[in-house]
Amino acid sequence: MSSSSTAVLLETINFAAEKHRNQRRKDPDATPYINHPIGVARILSHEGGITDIEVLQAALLHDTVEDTDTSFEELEAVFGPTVTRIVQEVTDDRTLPKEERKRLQVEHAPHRSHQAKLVKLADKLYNLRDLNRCTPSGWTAERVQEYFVWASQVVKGLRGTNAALEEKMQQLFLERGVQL
Ligand SMILES: Nc1nc2c(ncn2[C@@H]2O[C@H](COP(=O)(O)OP(=O)(O)O)[C@@H](OP(=O)(O)OP(=O)(O)O)[C@H]2O)c(=O)[nH]1
Ligand SMILES: [Mn+2]
Repeated sequence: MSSSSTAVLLETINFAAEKHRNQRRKDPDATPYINHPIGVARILSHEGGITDIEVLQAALLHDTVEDTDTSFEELEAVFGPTVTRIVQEVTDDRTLPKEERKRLQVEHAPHRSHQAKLVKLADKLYNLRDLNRCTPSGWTAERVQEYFVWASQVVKGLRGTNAALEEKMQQLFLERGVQL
């Protein structure tokens, strides 16, 4: 890695950490939320072999607009159009009802860019592993299983994006008895 890409990644991690500073995961330990975007970027780099820095940046930033006060204009000014476009592609419209948002993820997944599909895939892989690690506060076993089934429908639309990540995902679905 060149020293400039190191600096760019540190800048991006710092931006995401500041934006998510007051947010916690839903696990009983209330883990800092930033563990999730860092983990998603790490899956792409370490397990998916991804070196495209804009994909890694988008992974670090992928929940900033959906879950914090960050705007796309702000991302564009700091990180430029490509990173912003990838984040936009993986951002749910929070004004829509939850069922509609979930349905749209399944519908849109096959039409996303390759870069956005990579981020989506790693996001789902992280969240499924997190569900195996522990159940979010207030979630029943049925809700966990429903998340696996829904995630499998999204992942179907991401086929052919990254063999290593898809293989790991497939194993998790098999363990849950979910058909991909
Ligand atoms: N497994 C798990 N998920 C947690 C936890 N804490 C927060 N989350 C987040 O919750 C989301 C999944 O929960 P849902 O109830 O399905 O969705 P919602 O937050 O949009 O209402 C994921 O959002 P996302 O990353 O935007 O992905 P997506 O599921 O919306 O695609 C995930 O990152 C946790 O402790 N475990
Ligand atoms: Mn996420």
